[in-house]
Amino acid sequence: MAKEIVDAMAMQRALTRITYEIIEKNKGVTNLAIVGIKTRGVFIGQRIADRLQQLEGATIPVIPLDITHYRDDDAERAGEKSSFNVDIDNKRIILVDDVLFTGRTIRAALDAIMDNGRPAAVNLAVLVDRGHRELPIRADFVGKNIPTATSEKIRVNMKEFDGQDGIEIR
Ligand SMILES: O=P(O)(O)OC[C@H]1O[C@H](OP(=O)(O)OP(=O)(O)O)[C@H](O)[C@@H]1O
Ligand SMILES: O=c1cc[nH]c(=O)[nH]1
Repeated sequence: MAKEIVDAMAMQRALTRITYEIIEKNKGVTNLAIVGIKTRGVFIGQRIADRLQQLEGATIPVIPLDITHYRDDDAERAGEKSSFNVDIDNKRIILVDDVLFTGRTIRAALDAIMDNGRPAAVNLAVLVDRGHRELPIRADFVGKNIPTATSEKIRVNMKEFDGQDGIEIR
C-alpha cells in the first residue's frame, strides 16, 4: 500500500532550498544549464529554472534527457545517441532527477552529457536520495534523504504529470 511521506508543501520547500544552494555553490547563475532526466527530472528541473528566474532574473535552459539507450542493461540499443538542442561546452551543468537509488541512471546520464560536449562542471541535484548505491556516485544537492529497504519503492508525484505533488513509499 502507498503511504505519503512528504506532502506537497514540504516537497516545494525542499525544491526551493535546493535552488538557493545551487545559487550559493555557483556564486550566481552565470553559465548554468539544467539537464533533466525524463520523466520527472524534467519537471523538477523546470521548477528549479522557474525559481532561478524569479530570484536571479536569469533564463536557464532546461534540456530534457532520455537515458533509455544509455543504460548498461539495454545492450540492443546501445550506441543510439541523444542530442541536445543547447550547446553545453563550458557550461556548468545541473543534472536533475527525482530519485537517486543505485546510481546507474546517473552514470548513463553522464555518458549522454559527455557525448554532447565538454561542460565546465556537472553537479547532481535529486529530490530523493534513498540509498543503496551500486556505483561511486553522490548528489551535490538533495531534497530529502529517505532511508529505504531495497524491497521498497519511492514514487515522486508531480502536479504537471501526476496531477498532484508529493512523495510516496510503497
Ligand atoms: O539510481 P537508479 O537505480 O538508476 O534509480 C533511479 C531512477 O529510477 C527511476 O526511474 P525508473 O527507471 O524507475 O523509471 P520511472 O522514471 O519511469 O519511474 C527514477 O526516476 C530514477 O531515474
Ligand atoms: O524507489 C525507486 C527506485 C528507483 N526509482 C524510483 O523512482 N523509485
